[in-house]
Amino acid sequence: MPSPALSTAKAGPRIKEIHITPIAIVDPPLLNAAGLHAPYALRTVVELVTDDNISGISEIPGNRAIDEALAASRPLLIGRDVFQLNDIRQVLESNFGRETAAERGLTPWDQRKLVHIFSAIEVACLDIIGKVVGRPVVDLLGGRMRDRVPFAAYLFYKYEGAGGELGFGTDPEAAGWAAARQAEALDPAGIVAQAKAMCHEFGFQSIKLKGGVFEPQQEVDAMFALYEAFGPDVPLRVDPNALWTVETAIRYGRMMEPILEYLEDPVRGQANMAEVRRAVKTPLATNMCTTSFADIPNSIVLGSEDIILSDHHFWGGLRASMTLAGICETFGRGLSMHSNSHLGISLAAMVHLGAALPQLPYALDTHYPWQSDEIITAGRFTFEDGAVAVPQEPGLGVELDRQALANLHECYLACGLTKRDDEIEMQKKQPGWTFQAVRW
Ligand SMILES: O=C([O-])C(=O)C[C@H](O)[C@@H](O)C(=O)[O-]
Ligand SMILES: [Mg+2]
Repeated sequence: MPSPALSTAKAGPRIKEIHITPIAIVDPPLLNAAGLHAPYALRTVVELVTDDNISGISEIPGNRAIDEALAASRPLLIGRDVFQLNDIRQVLESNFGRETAAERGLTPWDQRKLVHIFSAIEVACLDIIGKVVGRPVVDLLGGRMRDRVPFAAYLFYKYEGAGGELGFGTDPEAAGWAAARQAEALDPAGIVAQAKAMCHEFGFQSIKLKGGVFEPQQEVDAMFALYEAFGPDVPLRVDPNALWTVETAIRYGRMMEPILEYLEDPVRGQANMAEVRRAVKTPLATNMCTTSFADIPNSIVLGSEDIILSDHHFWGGLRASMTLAGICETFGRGLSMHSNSHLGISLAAMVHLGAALPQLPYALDTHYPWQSDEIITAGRFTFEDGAVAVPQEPGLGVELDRQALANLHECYLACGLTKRDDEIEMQKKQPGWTFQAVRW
């Protein structure tokens, strides 16, 4: 039941049903510091239905333990007014308790439960609120600062193939980006070819390489090859996901000073990041060392990064990300956005947030070009000159494709995965390979 309370002029719609649907989406064999992407990436689609039958949706990274915790919080949420997001947050927080950095884990992605749960519920509630008041989510975040949100080309070293071993895999007839998406890319030439195909298809004007796969010189060579191919007007970033030592990061960071827009998570931990930041002129960005509000005071004291890469799935929702934007502005930090393999519900939420942020100096990360599935009725989002137009319709502006949801849920049941584990996947290619928190 709702906490007794606080009188409101008019009670909003109340949550009547919560549907939690795990899905598996085709994901290519992308390499990263933690190993290799499995043939399917897991996502969970959440739908809230109100007592007056308004539906609101959201999408979060898939993980059975998080889904179970979300299901267990149903009794706390049923009956609550979707407008009372502060109350909902407090109820969830007192149920789960605050989560620590240790619970986040050492992987590039966040393993905490509450941040995901709050994100799932908040975004779906905002979708409903938007429909009730007839305004897009961006207007609930303070209003649009731009009509189009720019994204960056997100390159990966990868093995050949498109993923999806259950039958949706590689298409030998593919051309253009569809072909490049399934091509092997294990050296600088492969990375440049991938970048050209992706930028040609989507019009991206900034480029990020996911590093932490090969020894640093090889990845630095790839960055110089990209610089050579695209010239000085295309901002470049590389992200070794904290696998480098401070010494390595200073050495290679200095080498790349003339060509990088920013260097993302070269080392692990705020103190190490601060040391590198003092020695290298290029701005440092992070989605690994400052990952929660509890990390902010130390970030400011130490000076661990220039740019925080928020992610509404990991920071507890869109409004929390707006709060983070205010903190960043106060303390002179830039703010941009991190991503993971995702579909259009997450992309819509990212676009609304990106449109509402007061400053947007950097093109945002997205994995979207790597995916081929979709669960929204309008089909896949289009990019023009690397940017996505902000949906104008009330709420998120996307509707659930129920048939696609059912198919992708079937795929989840058939693929047997219950959480992301890139190390196990890598061991299938390289027996004995183990994840190391710091490698070079
Ligand atoms: O910027 C990042 O750290 C990421 O995008 C993390 C992701 O998990 C990425 O490494 C991936 O998809 O393999
Ligand atoms: Mg990163």
